[in-house]
Amino acid sequence: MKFDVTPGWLPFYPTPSKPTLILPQGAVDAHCHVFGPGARFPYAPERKYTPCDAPKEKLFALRDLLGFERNVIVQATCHGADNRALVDALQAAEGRARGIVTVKRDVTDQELKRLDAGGVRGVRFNFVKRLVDFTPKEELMEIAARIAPLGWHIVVYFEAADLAELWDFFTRLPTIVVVDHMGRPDVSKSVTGEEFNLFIKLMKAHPNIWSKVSCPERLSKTGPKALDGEQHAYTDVVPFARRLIREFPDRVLFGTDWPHPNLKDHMPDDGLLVDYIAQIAPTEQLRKKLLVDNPMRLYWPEEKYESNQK
Ligand SMILES: O=C(O)/C=C(\CC(=O)C(=O)O)C(=O)O
Repeated sequence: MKFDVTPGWLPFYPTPSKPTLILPQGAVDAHCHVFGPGARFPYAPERKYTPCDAPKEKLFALRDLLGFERNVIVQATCHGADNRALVDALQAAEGRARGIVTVKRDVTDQELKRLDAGGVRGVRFNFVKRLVDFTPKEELMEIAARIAPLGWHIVVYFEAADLAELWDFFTRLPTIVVVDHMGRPDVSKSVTGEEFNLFIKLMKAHPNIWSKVSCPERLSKTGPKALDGEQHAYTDVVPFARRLIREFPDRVLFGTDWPHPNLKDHMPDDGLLVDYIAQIAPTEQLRKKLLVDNPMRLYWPEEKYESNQK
């Protein structure tokens, strides 16, 4: 079967640059995707967009170029609850990748065990209205109760404007909860304004809630270069990520979000995205927590990773 890429979306950056920033040894890219290839792993009939094929070989080549050692591959809505492309990538990664899947309430215990054995460590609940149809919260709560005994966690994706409505649901979840892309703040608002303060309040009140400080390219209004023409990327997003890293250094993760589906205005050079990390985590110690200690604790706890910089 042949799928046409959704018109208007840009393909991923073909020739990413080698970052200037040298990542700490053992760095984890904690948010990325594999898509297809569609001929082998068809996209979901209910999808809201058709991405470019972004196969595992390309992801692993990018990992090596950028200086990461491991990946966390996150199921995106275009593959629905069919996790085959993701599981195939985990297998090929030979222990250097973990996965976050999407499951429905009718998933069997046997399937959950199989996914766990394959390297899956969590489920994703997506509340972004342009990406998914509504799933009743009771169903999601049932899934949460089923995956908690496996030691898995829950990744949530939502828009900042919806946080107040989702608050009760999030705070009742029985596992660690990892928020995608800082809860998608509107970065034209103040970093100490009402909207972002609500997200900070959520994290302060609930030590089981973590945040990815990912996706400046999605959140930025100024784009990859600062308005003053300096070579700093996504400067309008920096204060938001810095605040989270400063206030919760042990509960933050970074991911490239490769291959950046659904972007129309510009496609980031992944090398520049890695250089962006130096702006949001300006010391080696913060970068080690963000890129190594925190993801290792969450995704490879059996390695009993201990920071020697604590
Ligand atoms: O890649 C991301 O994290 C963000 C996406 C796509 C996505 O998450 C999905 O389809 O599930 C987006 O904002 O369009």
